[in-house]
Amino acid sequence: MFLKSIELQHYRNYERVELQTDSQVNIFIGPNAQGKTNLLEAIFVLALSKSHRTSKDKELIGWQSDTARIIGEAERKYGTVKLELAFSGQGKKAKINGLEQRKLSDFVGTLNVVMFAPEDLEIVKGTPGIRRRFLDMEIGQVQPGYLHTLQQYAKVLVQRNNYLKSAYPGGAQQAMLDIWNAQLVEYGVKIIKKRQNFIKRLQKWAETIHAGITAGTEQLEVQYKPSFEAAASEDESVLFEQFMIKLSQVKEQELRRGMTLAGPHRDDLAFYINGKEAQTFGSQGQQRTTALSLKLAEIELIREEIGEYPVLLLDDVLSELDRNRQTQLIETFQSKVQTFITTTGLESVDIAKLQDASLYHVKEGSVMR
Ligand SMILES: Nc1ncnc2c1ncn2[C@@H]1O[C@H](COP(=O)(O)OP(=O)(O)OP(=O)(O)O)[C@@H](O)[C@H]1O
Repeated sequence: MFLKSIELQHYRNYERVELQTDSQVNIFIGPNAQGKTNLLEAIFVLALSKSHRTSKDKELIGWQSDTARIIGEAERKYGTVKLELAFSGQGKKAKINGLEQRKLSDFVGTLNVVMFAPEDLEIVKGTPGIRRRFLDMEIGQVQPGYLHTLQQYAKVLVQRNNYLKSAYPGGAQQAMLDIWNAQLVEYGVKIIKKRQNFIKRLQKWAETIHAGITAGTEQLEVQYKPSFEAAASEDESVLFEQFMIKLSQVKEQELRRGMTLAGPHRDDLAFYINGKEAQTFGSQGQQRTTALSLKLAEIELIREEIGEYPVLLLDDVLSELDRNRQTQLIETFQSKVQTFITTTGLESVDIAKLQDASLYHVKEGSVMR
């Protein structure tokens, strides 16, 4: 997949800009706060219809305007597609080849991207909630049905928590608890199963990619840490039983605290480099490389799913990697994945290793190739 051009109208600090992005590697260079990230963000928004930085679409509209527009041409295996996304006070409108899409979900996924930004370091360093969000977003991108199951689980969880709170201190009726448990376990098992499968596939690619970036010096292992001992069995009834047993074990505690203490909403992930946990023992560079390997593994998972490589967006990350890691990264992907990179300077980038690259200077909302 290839993004051939992008046009922005009243998008953040861009009044109007039109770029031909026909190179395999496209580098946006400029000082801080000029609009480099805004450009990558616009490409991300064109793919997913929402920003990675904000949930408020209004922030994407230029301060002097009340409508913003992103237009792009994507080359897919089956032909060229024109994508258009407009934001206004009334919401957003999406068009594919000039035809307005009634459902945004029909638009999302026409262009596929993987973004790696400095804040992704939190996947390794941050709280379990951040890792669950990473997991859910990644699985959701390749299996749309997953997000629906998550929503159903979240709904049951709220209702079950309300019941646990109201039952205290009078004690809960077992019959009522049984009803909530059955629903929680039904959706919970589906989520755990999907997460187990996804992590298995993610592990395979992340390990290979991480070994590549570190020239074989580091072995990365991704481990699923469910909130109870969940068997990696093909048979869902085993998981079902284990979840039920766990709920009966924590019942008194749940009633005391008025909340559900077991289930996928308390899952976590752990990363090991050469057998040592990366969150605790990894250096900043190792943690960053781990997060990067996970994101790059997603590239391969998307390709497995849709038969084409997505576009890669690297926001301000090259300077954070040492030369060797940078070179390995570029050599691994530049021939097969179209990449957009932002940087404040080229000193840290090994230009000699780049093939078919274009440089764009970004200054105060204007771009010069
Ligand atoms: N809705 C908006 N309308 C106009 N300008 C905006 C809007 N939102 C953000 N900006 C401006 O965009 C600029 C930030 O751009 P961006 O985040 O792309 O910077 P950058 O070039 O990536 O910088 P850095 O190297 O620091 O990451 C800021 O000057 C900010 O004031």
